[in-house]
Amino acid sequence: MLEIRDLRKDYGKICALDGLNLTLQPGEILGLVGPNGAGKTTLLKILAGLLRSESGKILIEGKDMARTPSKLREHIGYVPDFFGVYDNLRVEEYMEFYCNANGIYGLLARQKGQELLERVDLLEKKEQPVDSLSRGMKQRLCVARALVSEPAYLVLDEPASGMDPSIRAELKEILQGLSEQGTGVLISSHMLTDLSQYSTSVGLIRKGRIILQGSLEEVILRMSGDRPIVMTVQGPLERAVRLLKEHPLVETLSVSPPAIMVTWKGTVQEEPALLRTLVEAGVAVSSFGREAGSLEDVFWQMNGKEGQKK
Ligand SMILES: Nc1ncnc2c1ncn2[C@@H]1O[C@H](COP(=O)(O)OP(=O)(O)OP(=O)(O)O)[C@@H](O)[C@H]1O
Repeated sequence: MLEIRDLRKDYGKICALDGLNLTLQPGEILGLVGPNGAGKTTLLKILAGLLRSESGKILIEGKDMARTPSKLREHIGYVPDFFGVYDNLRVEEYMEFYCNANGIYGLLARQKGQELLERVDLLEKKEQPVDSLSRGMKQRLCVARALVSEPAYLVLDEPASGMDPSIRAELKEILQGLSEQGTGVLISSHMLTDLSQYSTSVGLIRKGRIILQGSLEEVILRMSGDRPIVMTVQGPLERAVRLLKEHPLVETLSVSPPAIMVTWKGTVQEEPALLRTLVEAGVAVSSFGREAGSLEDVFWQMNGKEGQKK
């Protein structure tokens, strides 16, 4: 397990990470979601051994590696948001270069490079100059490069931004394949619909702290606490509307037959009592529940008044 405890990073007077805590299990795909400036890139760069934190622990299988970036790099592969320019290298040379940088040379480097290219479906491009690859292919090459050290964990910074849907679907497949092989994946992305499709869990980051981490369903449920309750009622709505208006925990009410929507002052645990009140009064309720939320809703909810839904 990768466990981050109380991680802090300052850039001069700017506090980028403010005691951040996070865990990543083998095989988990954890989507990191937060507004601009929340600290995502800073966190990922620290995990990649490219930046040093002020304080805090990065435990990998129980051993703290926060102060040894070279150790972090052995265990954590990094796919940055920016792909450099490599004018003169062919794809297989590029992989060999990274193998060499990881202490793998000669025939072994060639074999390793080809094996990884195959894994990201790029073997047939091995003779091509890196710069002739499409953006999606470059990204896959970047993933292959990050896997040279066979890291137990992979962190990716905004890998899908600017990519077309077919390339994003390829990324999803690659990440799911890695997850099946036990690699823990931490991915920062603003592509929330994509993230919802392949993340096994979500971490919400705001002002340098993880404010909530859990399964997608848990996070949506927790953040959707004040989403309206929507119910549909068979037959005349008058009695239901009257009962709801009289209920002390119902805040507002709107009607769009056969649906009634209420905002609720009570807790989630108190909701069944509302349903019981209606049913016991003879109202034929055919559905009752919170309006379904999405990761995008969670994002706007998290940003509160700082963000305005368009
Ligand atoms: N090199 C730097 N020097 C000074 N401040 C920095 C530096 N890099 C980041 N910051 C600041 O640290 C905070 C966190 O930035 P970071 O880039 O980690 O956020 P982010 O969540 O990745 O944002 P985005 O979604 O826009 O990429 C921000 O306030 C940012 O302005």
